Amino acid sequence: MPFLIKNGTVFFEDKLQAADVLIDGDKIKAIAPNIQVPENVPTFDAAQQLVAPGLVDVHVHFRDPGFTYKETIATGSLAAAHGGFTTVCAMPNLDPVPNTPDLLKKQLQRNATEGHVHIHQYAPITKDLTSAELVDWQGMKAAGAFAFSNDGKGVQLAGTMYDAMAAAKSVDLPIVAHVEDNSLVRGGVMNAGPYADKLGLPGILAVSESSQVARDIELAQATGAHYHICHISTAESIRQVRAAKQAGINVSCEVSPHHLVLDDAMITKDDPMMKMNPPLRSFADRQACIEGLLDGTIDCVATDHAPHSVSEKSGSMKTAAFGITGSETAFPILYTAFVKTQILSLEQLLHLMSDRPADLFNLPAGRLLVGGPADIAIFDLTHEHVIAVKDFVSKGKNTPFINDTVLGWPRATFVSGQRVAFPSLGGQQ
Ligand SMILES: NC(=O)N[C@@H](CC(=O)O)C(=O)O
Ligand SMILES: [Zn+2]
Ligand SMILES: [Zn+2]
Repeated sequence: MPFLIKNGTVFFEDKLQAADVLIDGDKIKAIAPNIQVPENVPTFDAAQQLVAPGLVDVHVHFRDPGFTYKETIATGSLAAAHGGFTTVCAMPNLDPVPNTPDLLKKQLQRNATEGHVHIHQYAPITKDLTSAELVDWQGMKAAGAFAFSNDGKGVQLAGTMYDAMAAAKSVDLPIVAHVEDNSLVRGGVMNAGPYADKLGLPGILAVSESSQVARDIELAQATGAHYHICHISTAESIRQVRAAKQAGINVSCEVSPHHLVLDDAMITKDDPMMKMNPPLRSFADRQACIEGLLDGTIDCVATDHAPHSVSEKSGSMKTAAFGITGSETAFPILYTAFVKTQILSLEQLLHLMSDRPADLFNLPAGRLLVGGPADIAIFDLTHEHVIAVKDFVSKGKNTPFINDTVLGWPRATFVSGQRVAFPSLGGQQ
């Protein structure tokens, strides 16, 4: 069944252009101005709207199996679609951890049948995310792993990380690292510094991240593995990645939207919605993240969508869970903070959220192509939207962005040519 998206501003062949997009089945049939179709072909009028490639998020948590009260494959992937993401990569901090080829295959099957978007699944690096016992690399690759990550926990021993990188190199897949040296965390709940001191909250040292980045860059150089850093957050980590790239070491990194728009000076009270790992860092760290995006040191944006229940995100930062949701707000928040203010061009932001992350992990996604998959996201660039709890289809409502006014709210998403329902838009669809 054909479907026509008319009158939009289409991001096609690296340019924003006035065009229509004709979908036929699960593919894009044509991208051109003024496409004529028979009257019975359904259309979507995208006047004043951005027609983008379905966005790509290389870092989400779907909590299924194990923690389905926080999120499921179905709710997490629907939230991704509502944020304009059509391809996501799901972390393996699940229960059970998908740490054998059989468990991984089962997870991939469930992702495919229950997911509303394309889901790639990370395999863990070690069997239980904390020990030094490595997984079966070849078996995991054969089962369908696209990369390895212990996200949620840093790999504590250099020897474990060395062996992991050597093994990942041997199967030609990336190691994706949550960088955190536990011996420098010291029970902290927010960034160490004057704002933690003022609130009387225990601080997490910035070197808990950057010291492990330093170690891992050396290990990446020694092994030749592709080493990707999750949610980079400190100026020193970024400085090291910049130098490593200049030295030709195969390192890449992502940054989360919240580390680009928030810093610890904005934590003015003990607020669990401002608690995440890595923590919101200093103003200077945040500026370094923005500079890193602008000069290409940071390769892409990834949300680190981390849903938790209401009770887990209530009370004091001392006891609340680490993490905030991100799928449904990432594009509007970044569009409003960086494109409207002309720090980034719209093209730059789209690259950072579509083809760059896709290319980094060789994912078949991230560009509108004639004959390619009809994975498309449509955003409203002109109407202001006030973010509300009722907007979210994610089970997780844990975000500090409630009540923020944004532009660029998603209006429609197509996955393999199928339009995803947007119940929250009601009659406006
Ligand atoms: N980012 C977070 O604060 N939490 C993540 C784990 C992680 O990404 O490290 C989670 O799984 O909840
Ligand atoms: Zn992490
Ligand atoms: Zn994460």
